[in-house]
Amino acid sequence: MSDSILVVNAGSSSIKFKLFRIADRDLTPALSGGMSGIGSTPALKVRDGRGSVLADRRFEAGEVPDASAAQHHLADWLLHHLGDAAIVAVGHRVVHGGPTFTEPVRVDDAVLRTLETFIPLAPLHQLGNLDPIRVLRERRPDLPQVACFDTAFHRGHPELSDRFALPRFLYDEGVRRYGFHGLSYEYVAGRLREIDPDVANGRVVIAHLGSGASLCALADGRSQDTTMSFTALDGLPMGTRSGALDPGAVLHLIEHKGMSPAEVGHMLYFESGLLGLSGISNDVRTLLASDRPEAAMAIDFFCRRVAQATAALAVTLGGLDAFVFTAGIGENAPEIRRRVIAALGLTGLILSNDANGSAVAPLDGPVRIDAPESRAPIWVVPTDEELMIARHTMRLLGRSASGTE
Ligand SMILES: Nc1ncnc2c1ncn2[C@@H]1O[C@H](COP(=O)(O)OP(=O)(O)O)[C@@H](O)[C@H]1O
Ligand SMILES: CC(=O)OP(=O)(O)O
Ligand SMILES: [Mg+2]
Repeated sequence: MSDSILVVNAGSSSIKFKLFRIADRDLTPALSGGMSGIGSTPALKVRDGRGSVLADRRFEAGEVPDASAAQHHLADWLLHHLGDAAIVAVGHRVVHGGPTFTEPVRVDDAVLRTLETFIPLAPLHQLGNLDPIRVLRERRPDLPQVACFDTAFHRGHPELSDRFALPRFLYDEGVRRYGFHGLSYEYVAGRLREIDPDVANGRVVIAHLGSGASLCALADGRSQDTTMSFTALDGLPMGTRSGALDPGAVLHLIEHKGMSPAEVGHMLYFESGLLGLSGISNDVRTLLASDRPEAAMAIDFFCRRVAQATAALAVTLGGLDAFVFTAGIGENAPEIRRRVIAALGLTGLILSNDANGSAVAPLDGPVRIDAPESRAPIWVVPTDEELMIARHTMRLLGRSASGTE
């Protein structure tokens, strides 16, 4: 087997991986898969580069009780099926790079220690991201590992987008609007440059709508502002996260309802958002299929917030030359796209109902979904955080890559 790069995207309830074969200067996906439902309904799924299923195995909750058990199952599967000789480097998605890391970095002990100090800034993600790096360093200290950050793409923000209206010393201590989903935005911005260079030079809002959701305002392909900020809680309502909230409500829960900070944190990260609003589900598919009024209200709330935040970002940019949907909801839910664009009437964006209705996964590539009379293009661009990570990893290894889709 030729040289390969393994990409790991480890979260709290799932670990995803993708293996890219390096051929000349190209990165070709050879395997992808992961373990989902850790601790509840664990399932290991692996597909080859053409999408054929190589593994589809369910486990009892007790067999894969936590992320570390999931890592061992995955490592066993990988070692058994390919041997580790061909893997020349591992690239990891690490959600928080703090104020220090403005680009991907090769991990050594000092880097790992610094990244551990950011765990409190991203409690839902960072620990799970760092665990596999630590385990691999113990097993294979010689194997190059690269950390690629969700925050790095936003580090060139103008100061105005980077601050809260809080006392100045807090900014110096790192209380800043970092922003997340940067690997996804970087990938989508690069794709946009290939498919619509004029638009990519202009003022674009990208909506990354997945289980975590945020928007990014770009000018000439660079992030100018984004809805997530200090943590991945800010901005849009998400599957189970609240999004932006009056800080007075948080104080109220602590001071007058006697909740501990940990209880409030759990509520804001795991019991709020679409799940909290509907009382039914965090999954947009379930809510769209439900005829209960609470489900409809949660969807209305989500779409209105996406539209409102888009208008705010258009103010940052001084106009809007294109709008782009991506990630699980953005790539798969025509009904959500329809409602978001309908709520953005003041921008003059108009959907083509046919193009919108037929743009559902698996998409071969970007699809343009605006009507001829729309004032600006609307695109659906499937994201690929893993390919972005593989490219960064190649670059840090001193090889250059183009990458096939
Ligand atoms: N066909 C679909 N219709 C509506 N929503 C969908 C569909 N498929 C996936 N989703 C939504 O996408 C979300 C997951 O998005 P994804 O980008 O894969 O998230 P993550 O990588 O953060 O887990 C799910 O929570 C679900 O609500
Ligand atoms: C940063 C973040 O929210 O990531 P995800 O959408 O993968 O949860
Ligand atoms: Mg995601």
